[in-house]
Amino acid sequence: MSQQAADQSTEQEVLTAEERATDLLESSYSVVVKLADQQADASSPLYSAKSFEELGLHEDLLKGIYNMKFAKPSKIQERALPLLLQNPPRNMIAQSQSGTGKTAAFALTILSRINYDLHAPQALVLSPSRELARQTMEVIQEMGKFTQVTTTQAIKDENLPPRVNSHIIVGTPGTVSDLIKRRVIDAKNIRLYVLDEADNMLDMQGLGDQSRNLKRLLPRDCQIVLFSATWADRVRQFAHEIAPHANEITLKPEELSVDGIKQFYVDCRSQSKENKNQKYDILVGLYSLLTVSQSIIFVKKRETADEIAQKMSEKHHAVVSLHGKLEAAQRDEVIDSFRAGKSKVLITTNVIARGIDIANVNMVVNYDMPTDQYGRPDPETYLHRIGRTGRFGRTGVSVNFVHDNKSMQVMNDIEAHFDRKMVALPDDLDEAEEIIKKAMKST
Ligand SMILES: Nc1ncnc2c1ncn2[C@@H]1O[C@H](COP(=O)(O)OP(=O)(O)OP(=O)(O)O)[C@@H](O)[C@H]1O
Repeated sequence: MSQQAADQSTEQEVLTAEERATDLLESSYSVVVKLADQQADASSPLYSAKSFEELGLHEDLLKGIYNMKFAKPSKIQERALPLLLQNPPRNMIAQSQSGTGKTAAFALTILSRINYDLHAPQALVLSPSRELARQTMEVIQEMGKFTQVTTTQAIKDENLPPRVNSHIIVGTPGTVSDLIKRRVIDAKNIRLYVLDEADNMLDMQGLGDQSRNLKRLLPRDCQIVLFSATWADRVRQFAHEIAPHANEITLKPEELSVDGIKQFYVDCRSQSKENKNQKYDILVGLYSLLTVSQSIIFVKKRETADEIAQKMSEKHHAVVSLHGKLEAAQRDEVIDSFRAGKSKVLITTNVIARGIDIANVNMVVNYDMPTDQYGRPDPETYLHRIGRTGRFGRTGVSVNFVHDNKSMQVMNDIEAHFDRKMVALPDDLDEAEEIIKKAMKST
């Protein structure tokens, strides 16, 4: 796209600020109506035949759920909870689409199983990132608000007492292993071991060793609970090893895509060849869309995240970047300010591709297509990235940037893997913007 169009789009963002703020954002009323319709549709992952009362949850937990404005269970909650709460406890390997309520499924299991009179660690939840561990902790505390539950966050730089007596520990594998080995956490009463984003937690390229070694420190009869939206074949056997004789809830690849996420791509190859900053100029050209509500831009490398954030900030675009090289306190500040809506655009790497739940994110950009460490297409990471939008019945948009034949091939492979069409956006930025705006509003 030409420089002139990029400048023009900057002018546009001034002219349509009011327009953007009103007509594109779904009103809260329309979101609630749409959700009720979806929860009444038996084919929706948000549907359930039962009410929360019929799931046999303690009234203190029902109070917590209703206080969080949860009207009915989602499909994964309705199917997983009865199996997770049966006695004697059985292990679980569960799968459900992104944004369909897996956190509440394991949180309610934990809050139902702990002995509140025993002031000792009884449940351990591991997350692959600091950000997700902090988010999950907040969900558990909110859900257990009307109980006497006590919790401890086991992540880097947390000030912990010499001995932790909380009922529930939520943390990241390295920190938790260290605390158990140093006997700050006594594992002898732990009866629930939950791995969220479990495929990533068990993957040899991921945190596989730590998660599996940690299990050896726990009581043998501990109930193992594994949740994720994706379960690549190579990881499934690790799941069965760590969680023998488990109940299983699985989906086929073609069931994994969330209908509410409209998937597009921009073919940067077809733009004028002399401008080597095509991708960046198109990203800036889309800026007014990125700030309709909030958006997350995924890149491959930390340096790219910092570089784009720097360049866009120089143009007075409110953009923040987050990646693993930042100090813990900086990471917390960036994600908390983004979650509070103080910044509209977050540029990040795969460090928060999974689990992060921010309702106002209505657009995800794959500035770099996700590939594994060998450069091969990474459909699981793709699904988790775009799953940061279109959550629990909301509408979301994802836009892939294709800049050469390799990235086009990666995208085609991922499209075939999920059997879900990705729609080409026109080269003309104004037309592309209209199409995306329409998709953001579609039900
Ligand atoms: N029964 C429910 N009714 C209404 N909202 C719900 C319900 N269950 C969960 N939610 C909300 O839906 C959103 C998504 O839930 P959650 O983050 O648990 O999804 P997830 O399945 O873990 O997604 P991911 O695979 O991306 O981690 C959250 O904001 C949560 O508060």
